[in-house]
Amino acid sequence: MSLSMGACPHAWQQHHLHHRGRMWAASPAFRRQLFLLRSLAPTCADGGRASSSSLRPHLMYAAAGPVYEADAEAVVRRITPPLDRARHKGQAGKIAIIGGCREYTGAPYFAAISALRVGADLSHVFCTKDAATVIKSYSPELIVHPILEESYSVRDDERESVSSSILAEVIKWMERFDCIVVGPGLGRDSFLMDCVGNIMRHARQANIPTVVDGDGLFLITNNIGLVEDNSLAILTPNVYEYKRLVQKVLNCEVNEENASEQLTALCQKIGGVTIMRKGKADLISDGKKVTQVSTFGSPRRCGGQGDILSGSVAVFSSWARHFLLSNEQPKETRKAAALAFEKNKRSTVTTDIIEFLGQSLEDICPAGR
Ligand SMILES: NC(=O)C1=CN([C@@H]2O[C@H](COP(=O)(O)OP(=O)(O)OC[C@H]3O[C@@H](n4cnc5c(N)ncnc54)[C@H](OP(=O)(O)O)[C@@H]3O)[C@@H](O)[C@H]2O)[C@@H](O)CC1
Ligand SMILES: Nc1ncnc2c1ncn2[C@@H]1O[C@H](COP(=O)(O)OP(=O)(O)OP(=O)(O)O)[C@@H](O)[C@H]1O
Ligand SMILES: [Mg+2]
Repeated sequence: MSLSMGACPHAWQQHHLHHRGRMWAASPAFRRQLFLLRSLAPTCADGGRASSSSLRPHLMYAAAGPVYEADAEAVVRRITPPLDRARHKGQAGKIAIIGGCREYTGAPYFAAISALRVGADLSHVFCTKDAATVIKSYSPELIVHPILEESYSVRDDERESVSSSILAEVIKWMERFDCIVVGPGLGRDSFLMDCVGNIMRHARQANIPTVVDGDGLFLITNNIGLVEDNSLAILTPNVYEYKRLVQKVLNCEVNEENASEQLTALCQKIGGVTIMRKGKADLISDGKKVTQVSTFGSPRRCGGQGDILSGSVAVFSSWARHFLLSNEQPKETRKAAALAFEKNKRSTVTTDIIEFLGQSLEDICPAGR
């Protein structure tokens, strides 16, 4: 997602790694927020005008240039909208998750509730009818639309009309969303994939930023045109999803020796998109530069943490976009997985991490400010 900015955040230039900063840098919430650097850092790094004191080179790669670690906390603090009495519901973000099927109800829930816990005002889920009641029962906070269908529930002669009515239903809502997340718990049913492909095409026409995760990545890997040249698309692949993307798009295997160059090449080949490659170190690129987060958060790798990330990325990207458009003076967020692990150790699960999102946010940007 290419966002440009008139001036670099002043706080970046003032940054020094003090104790609080080090604690924050060790958290996975920090990793999530590093995505923002992709949004804000390119302009800062432009011509090296203001980036030198805020971004420190971590690794050097010949073809792709330096990979930077940066002060995500300052960026997040800057873009966070104020808790201002003059603001009304919806102004801090309206997010939609397209996902949730018979097998997976946890993933869309994690993504949607994380968006709310990070600070969005409204969080919707568009899922299959089977998944809807289950997701609603997890939380009354979510707005759940039971509109998607899988092949088993649609007769062959109904497919076209069902597909059209699904799209029509989503279109009614689409323009209201600041960002959509396609894929958490979506499943891979062929009819469902076709319908979601149509939804993605519509989102693109409507200029709605789109985070693609989980089975959404399976969909686009087999239909790369869905995100090709879309600068409002953010892909968040895990190790397997990245492997499949590289194989399909670059026609080769993942090369850890040249990870930065390969990521850059992948972004360039797809065109315009931002990719956040999750892993031991997260690598984020827009095809021009690469940012890295190598600090360690929680050692637990329980399923669902990527869903927290995709929901959070949706909120931060909409805040970043709004900030850049309105040039407001915002603030913001912090660690959750590290806190959850501190408390729950090996029994830490995704719900424990979500529980700590609020405290993490309060640490970086107190509500009373
Ligand atoms: N609580 C919930 O509802 C949750 C639901 N979720 C949802 O599940 C859906 C699928 O997402 P996903 O991440 O599990 O799928 P995918 O990346 O395919 O890996 C699955 C496994 O397959 C294997 N494997 C796959 N590819 C491989 C390869 N190339 N080479 C080798 N192995 C490979 C590998 O298994 P292993 O080999 O480690 O045994 C890997 O662990 C998606 O919608 C997501 O959102 C999650 O968010 C979690 C919480
Ligand atoms: N080896 C690792 N060390 C530290 N953090 C990691 C590691 N691998 C992934 N992470 C972090 O954990 C979070 C989830 O990444 P992961 O690769 O588990 O996603 P995922 O497989 O899509 O998760 P999900 O189960 O939700 O689908 C990300 O914030 C990522 O930065
Ligand atoms: Mg995932």
